[in-house]
This record gives sequence, C-alpha cells and structure tokens, in this order.
Amino acid sequence: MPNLGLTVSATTRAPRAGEVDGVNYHFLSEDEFSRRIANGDFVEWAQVHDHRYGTLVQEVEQKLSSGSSLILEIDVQGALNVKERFPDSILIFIEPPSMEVLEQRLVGRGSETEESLRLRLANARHEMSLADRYDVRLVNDDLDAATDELSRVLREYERN
Ligand SMILES: Nc1ncnc2c1ncn2[C@@H]1O[C@H](COP(=O)(O)OP(=O)(O)OP(=O)(O)O)[C@@H](O)[C@H]1O
Ligand SMILES: Nc1nc2c(ncn2[C@@H]2O[C@H](COP(=O)(O)O)[C@@H](O)[C@H]2O)c(=O)[nH]1
Repeated sequence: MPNLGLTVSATTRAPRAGEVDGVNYHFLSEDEFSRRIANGDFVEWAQVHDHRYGTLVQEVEQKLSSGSSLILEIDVQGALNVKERFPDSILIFIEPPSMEVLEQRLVGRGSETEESLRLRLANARHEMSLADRYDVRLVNDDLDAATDELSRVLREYERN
C-alpha cells in the first residue's frame, strides 16, 4: 500500500457532534477564512452547500515533505481545479448506490435540517452529472467492499 496522507481541510461549517478541530477540519470563522484566502493560504477552496471549504498549502507541503502521497477528500469544483493545477493527480469519484440510499444515510446521520438535506441531495445530483470528468468511479455500497476497491485502485496507480 502506498504511503498516503489525508489532508485536513479548513471550513467555515460548524463542527458536528464529535468532530474535533484540527482532526476532522480546521474550523475557521468567516473572517479568518477570508483572511486566509487573501493571504494565498489555499491550494484551492470552494463554496460547497452553505459553507466554504479549502485545502491549505501548509497541509499539502507538510504531508508531501514527509514523503507521503496525498488524498484530498474534496468536492467536484475543488477536484477539477486541482486536476487543472496538478495534471498528474488522479480523480476518484466515490458515489452512493442510489440517491435513495444517500438520502437514507444523510437522514440517519441526523446532521441535516430539511433544507440542508434538500441542498445536499441537489448538489449530489449535480456532482454526479460531472462524474465522467473523473479518472475512476467507485460505488460505495458495502463499506468494506468499497474500501477494498479503493485500495486496489490506489495500488494500481502507485504501480504506474
Ligand atoms: N458504505 C456505507 N454504508 C453505510 N453508511 C455510509 C457508507 N458510506 C458512508 N456512509 C454514511 O453516509 C453518510 C453520508 O456520507 P457522505 O460522505 O456522503 O456525506 P457528506 O460528506 O456529507 O456528503 P457530501 O460530500 O455530499 O457533502 C455519513 O453518515 C456516512 O457515515
Ligand atoms: N473544494 C473543497 N471541498 C471540500 C474540502 N473539504 C471538504 N470538502 C467537501 O465539502 C463537502 C461537505 O463536507 P461535510 O464535511 O460538510 O459533509 C464534501 O463534498 C467534501 O468533500 C476542501 O478542502 N475543498
């Protein structure tokens, strides 16, 4: 398995129950996020759903300097920007088995209002319409099977 580092993004979204600052995200105020943009601190950032999310240059440099390849878990806008800036990057589109299953999962998480649930589902539909711009598509039905498939894809790209 390749040596992989997962970057911790910055976001203006409020932490969910159990989320820890610096582990799940760097949780920033709107002002701080704007200041970081002006400072050139982001490799990419995007407005996703109702909040801003971005990949910090510092996170990327830190992980790369430790010899890791990087995984960015980011939205479609961010992914396409990264591909343009780093053409060697591999875009893997991880999709739910169906919109119904995605809705059940989001409702089960208990994190969304009716309004934010509708917004996330509409955005998911839009993101899925762009999935053919990705290098690989992977259906996340059974979690263990999807994890195995992701490992297989990563190993395959590591070899090439
Ligand atoms: N294979 C799976 N089986 C069961 N539940 C899953 C599986 N994969 C993800 N989930 C759960 O589904 C919910 C939604 O996950 P997902 O990553 O799609 O959410 P999200 O990050 O909010 O989506 P988005 O990228 O659209 O913002 C989470 O609670 C997650 O734990
Ligand atoms: N363009 C970016 N998108 C990001 C980044 N970090 C996360 N995300 C995407 O945001 C949504 C919502 O995430 P959630 O934690 O609120 O459910 C999801 O699609 C993430 O992939 C980022 O740094 N840049």
